[in-house]
Amino acid sequence: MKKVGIIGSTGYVGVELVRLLLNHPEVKLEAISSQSFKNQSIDSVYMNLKGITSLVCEDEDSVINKSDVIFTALPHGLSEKIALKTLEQNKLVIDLGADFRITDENIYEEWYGKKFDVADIHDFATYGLPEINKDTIKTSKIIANPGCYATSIELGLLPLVASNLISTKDIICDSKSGATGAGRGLSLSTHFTECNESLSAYKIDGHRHIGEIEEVLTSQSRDTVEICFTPHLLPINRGILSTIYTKLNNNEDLEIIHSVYKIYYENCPFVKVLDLGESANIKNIKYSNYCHISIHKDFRKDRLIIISCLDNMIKGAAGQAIQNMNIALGFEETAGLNLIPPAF
Ligand SMILES: NC(=O)C1=CN([C@@H]2O[C@H](COP(=O)(O)OP(=O)(O)OC[C@H]3O[C@@H](n4cnc5c(N)ncnc54)[C@H](OP(=O)(O)O)[C@@H]3O)[C@@H](O)[C@H]2O)C=CC1
Ligand SMILES: CC(=O)N[C@@H](CCC(=O)OP(=O)(O)O)C(=O)O
Repeated sequence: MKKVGIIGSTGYVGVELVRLLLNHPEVKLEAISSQSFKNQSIDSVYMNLKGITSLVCEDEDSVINKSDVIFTALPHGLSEKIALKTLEQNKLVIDLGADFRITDENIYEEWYGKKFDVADIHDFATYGLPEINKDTIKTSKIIANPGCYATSIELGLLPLVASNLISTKDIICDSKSGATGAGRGLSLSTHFTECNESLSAYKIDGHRHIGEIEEVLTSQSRDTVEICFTPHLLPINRGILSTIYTKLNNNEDLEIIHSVYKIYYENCPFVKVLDLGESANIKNIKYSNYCHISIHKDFRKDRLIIISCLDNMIKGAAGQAIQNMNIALGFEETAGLNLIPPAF
């Protein structure tokens, strides 16, 4: 049985990885790390784990040494140094942060304000969106797990850009995320009284996921893709709903577009294209690794409207990371991820 470890296990993504990996049939969760809670057991930090695991938080090097596969769930900018060590030991690292997602250093600098810290290891990294990169995920030693908003928007648009059906510079992405998207750290914007009973837009003049989304979609398209993206904070714990407005080049019928989506995703176990007339919503994907996509048309115009929904903690983070691990290690793609969303 492969041994896996988590660096940054006490954050929201880290503890979701703990929960899912403890249930995985093919791997053993061997070691976890934390700086703030070093030498403390994870069930004293997260009481939902009482009686289930009492793994103790160690330092990062112990996790690397004890594990075959290392998940990093850290704030931005801390994973390159870890990947340097895992590469030296010929081990697989799956990074949940954004350190390796963008491959073009100029685009990275535009959105993160700096060059890569350890540039020469970026050639070993693969963007871990299984729906487009399954073959390279199988052979890579560094897997860059996509961003949560990025996953919902990319899955919503991929069939269209790959088939040259839309105007690639006229795309509006309006996304709403639950508060776990902001992580466990305290902040005024996710303070209960600030976000409860409200809905607010943020980073309206440019969110860092734009660079990631445009680079990935452009790589799958004949033309350069440019998006306008506005994220919003929803007063719920988990889930992302992206409403995407696009313009069809030739005003094709909705049935044709729908069949393009069905064919594109026919071998993708976690992407569900809803029937025409149905509308994707957060309730139906929560606690699962599914992404639901529904396709609509403004009946008076040639606007195509796509709704893409996923759980930011699962398909947007921990679940997708495990899906990537499954592919890289040759397990069933769905192993440990057969999570049926509750009906309510
Ligand atoms: N939340 C989400 O929906 C998603 C998040 N992500 C990405 O996943 C990563 C983790 O996010 P999330 O779990 O939300 O964040 P949290 O703030 O909840 O957790 C951050 C984790 O990093 C650790 N940490 C913080 N500072 C340091 C440091 N200087 N050195 C070592 N460890 C540190 C913390 O551990 P401790 O204090 O115990 O040391 C904690 O375990 C981020 O890169 C984020 O962008 C990706 C997709 C979705
Ligand atoms: C609500 C909220 O704050 N969401 C986060 C989502 C991004 C995130 O958490 O990280 P990834 O880039 O790794 O997906 C944000 O907008 O920064």
